[in-house]
Amino acid sequence: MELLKVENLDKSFLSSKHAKLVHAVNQVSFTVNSGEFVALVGESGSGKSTVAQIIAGLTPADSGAVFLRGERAAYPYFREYYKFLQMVFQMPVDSFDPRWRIGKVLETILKRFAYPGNRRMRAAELLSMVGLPLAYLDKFPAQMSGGECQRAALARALAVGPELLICDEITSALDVSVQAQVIDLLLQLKEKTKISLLFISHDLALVQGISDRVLVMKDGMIVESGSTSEVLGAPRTAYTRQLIQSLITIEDAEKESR
Ligand SMILES: Nc1ncnc2c1ncn2[C@@H]1O[C@H](COP(=O)(O)OP(=O)(O)OP(=O)(O)O)[C@@H](O)[C@H]1O
Repeated sequence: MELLKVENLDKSFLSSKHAKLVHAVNQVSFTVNSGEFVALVGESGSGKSTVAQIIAGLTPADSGAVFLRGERAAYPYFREYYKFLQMVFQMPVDSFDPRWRIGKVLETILKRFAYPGNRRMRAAELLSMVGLPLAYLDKFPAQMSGGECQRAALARALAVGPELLICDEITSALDVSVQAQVIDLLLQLKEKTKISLLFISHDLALVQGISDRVLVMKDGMIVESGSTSEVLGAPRTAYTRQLIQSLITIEDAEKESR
């Protein structure tokens, strides 16, 4: 089933630095099916985050359309849409109010979205789903590591019971070993739930391990798409080959430094 469809999205910004119009998103169209993990990759500035923000209803497109479960979602979004989709961002600590304990954050979301059961118990279950001990209900964001905060951010997103999760560079602020743990967690979610994922990253190594399908973005456009093995195994464009090559170069450098 088609959970998300975006059609001919366009978005430009007036760049104050260069006093010119930047065409950040240019005729972007794609779909995400139920249970599918789709990666959106591309170098910095290629337009990935802008696409994510449009889909999440955080910014309007200049033109084009977003369909959630077949229904056209107009900006600004109704709260109902956030029952369907949730987004997790790059900087985990910044996404929390520093004055709120994690338990309060989770219970407040559960209340806002009318969770019918015991909210404290559900908050504890959510922490366990993301591999955090119960005691973290009483922690403030500043008392947690970046990786723990990102797990808590995932718990907060999952509290709503979304069908689609959009993760925008959620591992790029984390150490490599912690990155692997977060990816593992997403893979466990894939196994245990029917959640769909739009995973935005510039890191092809991570994408390789997690996604069913890859969309490659360059200068605001999707220049290549296909199954992960097709796109990464037999890239059709020079740009994708270049992204893969830079990954291989980084891996080689890491091997040498070990
Ligand atoms: N609010 C804004 N005002 C002006 N220009 C913007 C704005 N947001 C994005 N841009 C520009 O739009 C283009 C696409 O940016 P975007 O953040 O979507 O790319 P990205 O692929 O997500 O890059 P990164 O991985 O570095 O976040 C860039 O040229 C960026 O400078």
